[in-house]
Parts: sequence; C-alpha cells; structure tokens
Amino acid sequence: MWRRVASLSRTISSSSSRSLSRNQAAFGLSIRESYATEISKPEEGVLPPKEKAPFITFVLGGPGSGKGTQCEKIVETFGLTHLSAGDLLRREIAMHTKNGAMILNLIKDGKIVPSEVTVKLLQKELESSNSSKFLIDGFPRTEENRVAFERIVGADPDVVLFFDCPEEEMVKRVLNRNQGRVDDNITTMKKRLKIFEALNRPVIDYYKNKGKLYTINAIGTVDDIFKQVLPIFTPFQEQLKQSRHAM
Ligand SMILES: Nc1ncnc2c1ncn2[C@@H]1O[C@H](COP(=O)(O)OP(=O)(O)OP(=O)(O)O)[C@@H](O)[C@H]1O
Ligand SMILES: O=c1ccn([C@@H]2O[C@H](COP(=O)(O)O)[C@@H](O)[C@H]2O)c(=O)[nH]1
Ligand SMILES: [Mg+2]
Repeated sequence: MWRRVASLSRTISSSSSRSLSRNQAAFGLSIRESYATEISKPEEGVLPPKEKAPFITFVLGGPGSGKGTQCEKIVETFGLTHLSAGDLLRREIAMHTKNGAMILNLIKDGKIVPSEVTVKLLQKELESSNSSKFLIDGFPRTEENRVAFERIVGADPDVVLFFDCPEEEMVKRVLNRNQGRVDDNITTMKKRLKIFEALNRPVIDYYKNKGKLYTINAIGTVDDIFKQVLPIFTPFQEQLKQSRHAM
C-alpha cells in the first residue's frame, strides 16, 4: 500500500499529495525519502530507506459482543495499542469539543457519527502514537467508514476479527454492563442492533470476501473466547515482535 502510493507520487494532484504527506508523516516516511526510493537513484553507499506500514487489526462485532473485553487480553498478550472508536467519540463528548454535542445525540440514538469525524480522531491517534501495531475496536461501522479510512489514512487492515454473538446474549450483556453509558438501555440497544445488521454486516462481508476475516464464536467465558483469538495472531508473531514492519 505505502509503496504503491509513493511510486505514484510524481503524477498525483496536490490534494493527493497532501494526503500522501499525511500518510508518510504518520509512519515516519518523508516525501524526500519516498522520491529517493522510487524515483532518483540513491547515493552510493547510502541504503534506501525502508518503507514501513503499521500492523492494523479491525475488531468488529455487535454491541456487547465482547470486543473491548477481548481487546484488553490481546493487548496484554501481543502488545498492540488499543484504539476504541467509541471511546474516542465519548472523549469528545466529555471534553465538550465542537463536535461533542452532535456526537452525544447520535450515540444516544444508536446512530453512526459522520466518517470524517471518526476517521480524523483515529488518524490523530495513529499519527501521535509511538506504536506501529494497533487494534481498532468498533470501526469501521459502515462501508462509508471503511472507504473514508482507506482514503484518509491510506492503510488496510492486516487482520479483521469478528465476534459473532447472538442478539439475546448481547442485549443481556449490555443491560448488565453498568458503566453509565447513555446508549446502554433497551431502546437504544434495539436501534444499535438494527444498525449493526444494516450497516456493519456489509463491512464484515467485504473482509470475508477479501480473506481477511476471522470469525470468533463469542459465546462462552472470556478465557474460552480468547483461546480462539490466540491462534489468529500466532502467524503474525514475528511481525508483532518488531516495533515496525516493512511491506
Ligand atoms: N464472554 C463473556 N461472557 C459474559 N460477559 C461478557 C463476556 N465478555 C464480555 N462480557 C461483558 O459484557 C459486557 C460487554 O462487553 P464489552 O464491553 O467487551 O463489549 P463490546 O463489544 O465492546 O460492546 P460495545 O460495542 O457496546 O462497546 C461487559 O460488561 C463485559 O464485562
Ligand atoms: O466508528 C464508530 C464507533 C462508534 N460510533 C458510535 O458510538 C457508539 C458506541 O460505540 P461502541 O463501539 O459500542 O463503544 C455507537 O453505537 C455509535 O453511535 C460511531 O458512530 N462510529
Ligand atoms: Mg466496546
């Protein structure tokens, strides 16, 4: 992905060029470096810079399917950095930012926040992090989210986890969660479930067709479920050990 963008850099428009520089800034690749790699000959004896991409896992599943709970365990075991899209949005509400009130109204109603807002929040976290391996929890919620992330951040996930949980179990878990969330009530929960089926399913299907989807049966104890998650990351262990990985 990164190499393809960089190699097109001579012909891209100024707006693409801006997004290229954003992508590169995020992962330590300057425009000058990308030209050095792709277009001009590197000086003798100077190694061309390695192009690096972050390791990204998207974590999908209905409301209350256990995404956040399993993310904690993945972080403990594999050291990925956890970015929960919902938590980032809730932080905007708590900080009374300019989008805070709008986000609160949408979350109360179980609706999806405009892609631009969520992707910018994720992008800021990705850019400012020293990590290069991320668990992006509860995102993308819609096909539009997915396309916006690809366009703005310029990255594709390496792994997509889907926690598959029956609705009755998700309702039970959410109503017992007790964390004071404005959307943890039966009225909003019904709306969230409908939105999940209508808008998130197509994203799940998209990654299934791309061969990136790992479906996990989300019924059982937290440890039983994590036993299904562990082997998914085993093939990536070498990549995850390094602080950054090359394309
Ligand atoms: N395997 C499990 N069995 C029973 N309860 C669970 C299990 N996993 C998580 N829970 C509980 O269910 C509730 C929802 O879990 P969690 O917050 O991880 O779900 P989530 O998918 O992140 O939900 P949301 O999309 O609403 O953020 C929490 O109270 C959590 O402690
Ligand atoms: O990408 C996202 C993620 C979340 N939302 C909104 O937040 C709530 C809660 O999200 P959780 O992942 O369950 O914490 C969700 O129902 C949406 O209203 C969003 O719009 N976009
Ligand atoms: Mg969660």
